[in-house]
Amino acid sequence: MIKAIVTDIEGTTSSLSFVKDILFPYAREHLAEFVTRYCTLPEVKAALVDVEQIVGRSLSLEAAIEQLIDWSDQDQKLTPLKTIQGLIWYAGYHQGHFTGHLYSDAVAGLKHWHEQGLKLYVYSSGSVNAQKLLFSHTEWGDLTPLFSGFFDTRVGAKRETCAYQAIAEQINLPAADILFLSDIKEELDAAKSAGFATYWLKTRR
Ligand SMILES: CSCCC(=O)C(=O)COP(=O)(O)O
Ligand SMILES: [Mg+2]
Repeated sequence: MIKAIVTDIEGTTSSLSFVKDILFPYAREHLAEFVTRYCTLPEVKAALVDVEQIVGRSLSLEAAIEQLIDWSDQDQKLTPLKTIQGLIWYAGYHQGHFTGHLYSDAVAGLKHWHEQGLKLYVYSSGSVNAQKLLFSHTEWGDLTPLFSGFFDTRVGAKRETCAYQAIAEQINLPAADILFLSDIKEELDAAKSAGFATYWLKTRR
């Protein structure tokens, strides 16, 4: 019996266009200035070390910024990029430049399942901070209390079975008791290989 639901964000609870046409361009526009200004902040510093680890060599600040912008243009789901995007979106949400988009039927579904006693979790390539920002700045108010936990790429990539095994372990439920919702077939296949029940959401813009 399903006891927990893990949901993707982009294309599942929220529109592709909100992420691709609002969030990503906002982060890209502010990336160089943000990283230059905050490069000594521990979280930014650690992300820059991760960039160097991924490319396998040390980089000047300018080269690291260029690399991050390049990854952003390619929509690479890499943890340091996702961390920095999340930090930049903080200002966007708090200054009222945008609110987190959610489909109204997704909100209704999440509230209904929560009332039924199902545990709800998010698993997105967006950083945990970014996920919390999105769900706490919605036209329905702060929806983060609906969720029992949040997972990002630090648990593994979304197309890899081991990520779902790690999530099941952390949720502390057998994989068969967990339903994963996504718009991406490869993510659902990876979750299914880990023993999850899956449901494919039709993509809506
Ligand atoms: C947390 S909102 C931004 C989502 C994001 O950065 C992204 O790459 C979308 O990934 P998802 O796994 O939600 O499809
Ligand atoms: Mg998705």
